[in-house]
Amino acid sequence: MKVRVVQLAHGQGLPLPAYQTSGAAGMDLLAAIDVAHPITLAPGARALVPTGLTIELPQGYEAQVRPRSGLALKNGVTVLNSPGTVDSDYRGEVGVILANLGQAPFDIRRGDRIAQMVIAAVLQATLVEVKTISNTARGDGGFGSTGKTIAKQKATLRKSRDKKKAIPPLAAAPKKSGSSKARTRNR
Ligand SMILES: O=c1ccn([C@H]2C[C@H](O)[C@@H](COP(=O)(O)OP(=O)(O)OP(=O)(O)O)O2)c(=O)[nH]1
Repeated sequence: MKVRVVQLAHGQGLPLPAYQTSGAAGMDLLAAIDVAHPITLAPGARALVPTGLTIELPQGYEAQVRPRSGLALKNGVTVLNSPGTVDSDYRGEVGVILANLGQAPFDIRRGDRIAQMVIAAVLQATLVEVKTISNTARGDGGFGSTGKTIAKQKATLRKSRDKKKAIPPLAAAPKKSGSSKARTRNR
């Protein structure tokens, strides 16, 4: 598909974002900042970095602004609101909210590849208000209900019981009968 793009004055001269390989999902976004004024992101700091681009997404699509794994791994630099959402009706400049979660200051210079943009299809749903929704095996179990944390707490509980010691409280676990099977399977 084609997406119309305007390179703004401060983006002129920078290459347009492009897929680096035939199978790439994202195209790198470049920092369209003044060559004479690099940005230094102190540890813990964040900044809205301009890309110099406005885009015209067709209705039914979004652009996601995502971190680059290399920057994240090497420097602790990420997209704070990841994935950033560019709506199809947005006509302003695409910006990247970069955050430095690393321990060293991070320099951003003009043309640096700071993030990547993934174009994706979206569905708009119509919410229909009802009184009840259907039951499932999971029920309201979530936020780690099937993971190690619960298993670990249960093991501690068993140990405490064996030793007849004080029993630590379990993390709040849903008690719905419909969801007990699912949790038993994951013990
Ligand atoms: O990483 C991002 C996130 C958002 N935007 C732009 C495009 C998007 O369409 C618009 C609004 O974004 P969002 O809906 O996330 O922001 P909001 O805080 O809800 O603001 P608004 O009230 O303007 O929707 O800002 C970006 O350029 N980059």
